[in-house]
Amino acid sequence: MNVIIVGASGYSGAELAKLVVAHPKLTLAGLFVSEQSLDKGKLLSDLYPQYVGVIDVPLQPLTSDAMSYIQQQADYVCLCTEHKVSVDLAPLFLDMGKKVFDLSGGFRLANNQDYQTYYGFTHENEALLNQAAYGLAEWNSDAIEKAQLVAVAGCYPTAALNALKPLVNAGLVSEQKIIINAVSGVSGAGRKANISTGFCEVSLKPYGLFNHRHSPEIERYLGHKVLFTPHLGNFPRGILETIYVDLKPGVTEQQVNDAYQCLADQPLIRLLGNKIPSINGVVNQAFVDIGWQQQGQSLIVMSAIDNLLKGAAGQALQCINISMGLSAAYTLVGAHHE
Ligand SMILES: NC(=O)C1=CN([C@@H]2O[C@H](COP(=O)(O)OP(=O)(O)OC[C@H]3O[C@@H](n4cnc5c(N)ncnc54)[C@H](OP(=O)(O)O)[C@@H]3O)[C@@H](O)[C@H]2O)C=CC1
Ligand SMILES: CC(=O)N[C@@H](CCC(=O)OP(=O)(O)O)C(=O)O
Repeated sequence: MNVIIVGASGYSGAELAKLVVAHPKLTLAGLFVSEQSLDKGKLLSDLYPQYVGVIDVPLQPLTSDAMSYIQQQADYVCLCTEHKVSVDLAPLFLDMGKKVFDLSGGFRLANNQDYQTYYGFTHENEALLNQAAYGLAEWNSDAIEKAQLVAVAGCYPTAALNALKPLVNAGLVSEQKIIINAVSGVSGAGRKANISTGFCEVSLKPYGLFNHRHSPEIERYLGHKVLFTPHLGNFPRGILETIYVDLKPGVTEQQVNDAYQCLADQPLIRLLGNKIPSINGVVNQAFVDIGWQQQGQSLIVMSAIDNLLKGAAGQALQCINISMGLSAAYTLVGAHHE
């Protein structure tokens, strides 16, 4: 299958390019940036020296000629672009009959009202929201396989949903809101220059209180209310979430352990039991590490991912694998992606 990547100079796009190049059943058919990009014409390896000799592929401007090329050559189009850009571009590629994997949040929520509230823009392609499959690979593979448009799950939601869906689905959680405290490294904010996310400016601090766009995304796909607070940390990559769950009265440790067994056969999910996951355990890996400890009705669940792999490019590749009828973890399990 021929894959093209739009937004390829960004952190998630570059990571995805590397995964595609390493995949024996995929061909990297082109890397694209905006028409006015300062990086157009450069090689990906000019921007990321670790790719010299590996991905010496030019970043092409997304002109009308480029669109014709994509129409002729691509099977899969991956959008590693900002939300509104994805909302505008996805229908163009869908109309060409391409299968689209969108890494942005542009197609994850239910309706225009949610986009106005949480994303601050009017969704111009609301009809597509019903057609998009949510790309949470371990939980939605049937829909992902059939869909023309896959809305690859968000980074914080990926860590939260894999940690919480087993418990909520098993009916073990009380009506109380689940509290999610999450810390992300600065690559989560993307490559574009921004003073507040510049590495020397960042200090560990919370943001997006009560109104981060991942709150409705987590609630939608979990079916439970949450109080989600992200924090920006002064490290390059990785997400760690510490999650406080009020269990229903009488729920035992055995019941909690049993609930997690639904994920036991998933190659990219590592159930650590009462051990504590860490960022170091998942950086440059496509795993989700999940640990938990219980005291009475209180359960603390900890979930760690690499935001650029399981939280973005790795999960996009899982969705591509599913679309091709391959094992979702093909080329990802056990591989170190530095
Ligand atoms: N970083 C992360 O951890 C995660 C990111 N995501 C999502 O993935 C998407 C990309 O994120 P990230 O890689 O961090 O972003 P970056 O800011 O690092 O990269 C954005 C890319 O989009 C390109 N671009 C911008 N405007 C256009 C346009 N109009 N047409 C084509 N290309 C364009 C940029 O190049 P140029 O401006 O030079 O054209 C650049 O290549 C976002 O929606 C983000 O929310 C999802 C999960 C995790
Ligand atoms: C640290 C940081 O800024 N993180 C980003 C989330 C990462 C991301 O790009 O979000 P999606 O997964 O929804 O695409 C944020 O809070 O906006």
